[in-house]
Amino acid sequence: MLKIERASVYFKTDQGRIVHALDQVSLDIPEKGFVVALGASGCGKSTLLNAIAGFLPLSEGAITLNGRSVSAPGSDRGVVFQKDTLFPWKNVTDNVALGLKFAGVSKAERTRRCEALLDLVGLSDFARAFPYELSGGMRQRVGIARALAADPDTLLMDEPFGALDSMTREQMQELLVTVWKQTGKRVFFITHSVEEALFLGTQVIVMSPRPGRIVARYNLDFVQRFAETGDARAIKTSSDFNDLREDIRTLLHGGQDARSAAE
Ligand SMILES: Nc1ncnc2c1ncn2[C@@H]1O[C@H](COP(=O)(O)OP(=O)(O)OP(=O)(O)O)[C@@H](O)[C@H]1O
Repeated sequence: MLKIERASVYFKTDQGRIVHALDQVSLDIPEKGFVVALGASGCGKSTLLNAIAGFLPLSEGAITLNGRSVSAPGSDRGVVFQKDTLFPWKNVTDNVALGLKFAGVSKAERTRRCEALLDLVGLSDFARAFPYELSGGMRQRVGIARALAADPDTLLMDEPFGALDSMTREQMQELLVTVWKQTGKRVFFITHSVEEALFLGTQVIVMSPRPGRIVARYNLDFVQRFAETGDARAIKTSSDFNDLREDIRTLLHGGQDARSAAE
């Protein structure tokens, strides 16, 4: 279990002002769970993800992964950002394998794992290509493969498809469901798209404007339905999907009244 217990974060700005970014957030993400966070810009989503990644300390509260306290980055958590962070001078295989090389994994094992991961993300034919030769979607596929290279327990994804065109974005969502199903990873995913959240999440959390707290939680089975049927269009045009999308849009745009009603 990934357990976040009453997590709060206060930042001190360069001018000495205190910014209360995250307020008493509690969340359990079970094994194979796929939790998606939605909320207005600045509500603390990335702060929460960065705390889970071990990039920044909590001011209050605790995060544990399978009983161990999270206080620094570790190979049990793989991270994918909106902007790809690939090394332009390294080819796809070397980008995916870099962390493994630092970890002392043998060349033969690195090659074996890279081949399997590139197959998983549909990039087997691009193993020797350089990042400049790839589209935005392909670069994010490399990012996903790289995040999976050390076989982490949990994938942390901060708006990974936010910069992609809508058709590529839908393809990437479907690819991610396949990756998630095949690897059984736990996922924490941030997006601004209500549709993306509903399609991917086994649980969607909605956060309030700063200080960020969770104001609504929805347990969903759209992603399971997609995994079983492969028919994304049928799911995204279904009445229960559309009704929920409108409810959440109202919650996000409806101000304090709607948020209170959801609690
Ligand atoms: N290092 C920092 N120092 C001071 N304030 C910070 C720092 N990092 C984040 N903040 C502030 O904390 C709040 C939450 O930021 P965060 O990036 O977590 O929001 P977000 O929900 O991910 O936003 P977006 O959707 O725009 O990416 C914001 O008001 C931001 O300005």
